Amino acid sequence: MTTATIQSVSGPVVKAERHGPLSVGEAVSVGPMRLLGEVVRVSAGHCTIQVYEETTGLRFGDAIEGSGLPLSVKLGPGLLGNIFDGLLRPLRDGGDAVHYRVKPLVEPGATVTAGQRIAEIEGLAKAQFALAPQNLSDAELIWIETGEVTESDPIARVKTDDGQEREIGLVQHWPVREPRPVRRRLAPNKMMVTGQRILDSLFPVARGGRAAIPGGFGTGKTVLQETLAKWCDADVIVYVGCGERGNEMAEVLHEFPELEDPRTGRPLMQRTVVIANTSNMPVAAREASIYTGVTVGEYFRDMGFNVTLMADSTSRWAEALREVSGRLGELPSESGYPAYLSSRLSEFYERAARVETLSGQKASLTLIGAVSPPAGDFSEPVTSHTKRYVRCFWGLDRGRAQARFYPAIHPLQSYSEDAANLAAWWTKRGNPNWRAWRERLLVLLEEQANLERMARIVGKDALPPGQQVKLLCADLVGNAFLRQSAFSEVDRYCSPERQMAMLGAIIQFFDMAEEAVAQGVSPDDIASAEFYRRMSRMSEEIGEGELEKFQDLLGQMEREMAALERSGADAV
Ligand SMILES: Nc1ncnc2c1ncn2[C@@H]1O[C@H](COP(=O)(O)OP(=O)(O)OP(=O)(O)O)[C@@H](O)[C@H]1O
Repeated sequence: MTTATIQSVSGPVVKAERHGPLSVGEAVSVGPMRLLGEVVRVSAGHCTIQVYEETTGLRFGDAIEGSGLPLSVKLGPGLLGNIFDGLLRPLRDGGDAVHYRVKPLVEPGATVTAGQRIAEIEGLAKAQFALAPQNLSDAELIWIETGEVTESDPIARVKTDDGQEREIGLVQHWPVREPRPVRRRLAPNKMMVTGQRILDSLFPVARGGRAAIPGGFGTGKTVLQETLAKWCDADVIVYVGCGERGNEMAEVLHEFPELEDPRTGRPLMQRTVVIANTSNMPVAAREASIYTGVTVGEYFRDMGFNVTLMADSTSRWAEALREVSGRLGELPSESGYPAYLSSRLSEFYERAARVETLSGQKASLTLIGAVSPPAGDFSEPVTSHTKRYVRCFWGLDRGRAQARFYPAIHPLQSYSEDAANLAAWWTKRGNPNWRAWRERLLVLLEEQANLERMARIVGKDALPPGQQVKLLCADLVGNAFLRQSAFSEVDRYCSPERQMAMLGAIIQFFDMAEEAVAQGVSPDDIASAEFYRRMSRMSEEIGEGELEKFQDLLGQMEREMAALERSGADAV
């Protein structure tokens, strides 16, 4: 039934005369091509719609039909391993209908409730679960499939309280802008291990946490996100590419399917869903894509998985928001972005959480958004508003990137509010000193900035030995610990145990070096000792599975330091 007729079209924005009821947020089909749109404004006799597909060819007077439902996406077992557009329509031909093998987890006669895992879907690269619909209250299971089904077949039938029978399928439709319900939120006190030392040891993110990676052009956002996708200990990765340029997105689409999951040796795509939007795809679909991504993330979280979503980049998403807002004739706010930029960012980041699912599992959705501020200026609106909603801020620094110091995360421009909750996690993992060691490193790095400034003015040799040794310690932290190449066979992943051993060695070095300098040893002599050279290279020379070599290194340090102290004393 025609609910409205087109009066004007401007890019993705369609204004129409309304003949029937339409509500804001309702999905509509527009014109003879039945393009997908969403109502964004309703007034007496009129409505405004943003269209998610190319609007070329729409004409004055074309019909618009309301659906009565909010903009939703189809969630099902075919998501993992595939590539979709911003509205979750497959970008690759799915081929013939896939058959899934279903193994029931409940028996006829049992009571089934909303969100419950009722069957395991077997035969996929990664086992998944069929969930009871979210709007089902206690119902009796009458029948459940035990063989093979396609996405369109029912897998179970239930009898609800009012005696009605209802079929449950493999597929669910869910409105993208609405968070999926959970039983309760849990404290974010488990760390998401990334294998990147500067993150796990200095600026850790909790499972269910929110992090931003702001960085100017070429500072390493994409490499860092790819490294995280490969190495973080998530069960499922959702990658939302709001591509800057078509060819960059094409690279991602080409590269991602070829990446290997280093733990299993299988293609990384088997645990990944890619949602892609290039700048030449309709701008409104880009705006919707991050909500689509979060909805997919929540769907896998509800199955009981730990999910990590990466959005690259939220700046391009904000530009889409700005473009659509401009066409809607809204009053622009900072830098032309609409006044609701901030609330939209919060709607996105607020959906990160560690939860107990309706089915009773502990699961999480962690959100990591890259931001590409123009000219690397972190005070621009997208970065500054993002900062209000994330708990971890991993600021990439152009100077570090130019010096090829990777990852180019600047320790003085970054922070983690999750760190306070994660000391207990590190203690359980065998490092009760983590909090104290971390603080010591951060204080040292802060001091380093001041001392370097002073050294530039008066010359390094004019600094007192106590300050020179601090600079030596800070250099060691930079070269041996913070620097970590994503392309090094030995060092691209650093387990928490190896991080702990390295940090322990560094802290021991601090203590011994300070003591030695107090005894009259010159910092230059420490810097030229053989053990110091070995320490500076320990990240490359001591790999995973060789942790006993740290003992050997510490032994050498003790011997050489003692010798330096003795020769210092002899000289006196
Ligand atoms: N962790 C890393 N280890 C080693 N090299 C790195 C690392 N991060 C970045 N690089 C180097 O820096 C280059 C640029 O990185 P990348 O493409 O990720 O930057 P970007 O910020 O995504 O750029 P753009 O703004 O164009 O999207 C890479 O090709 C790589 O050579």
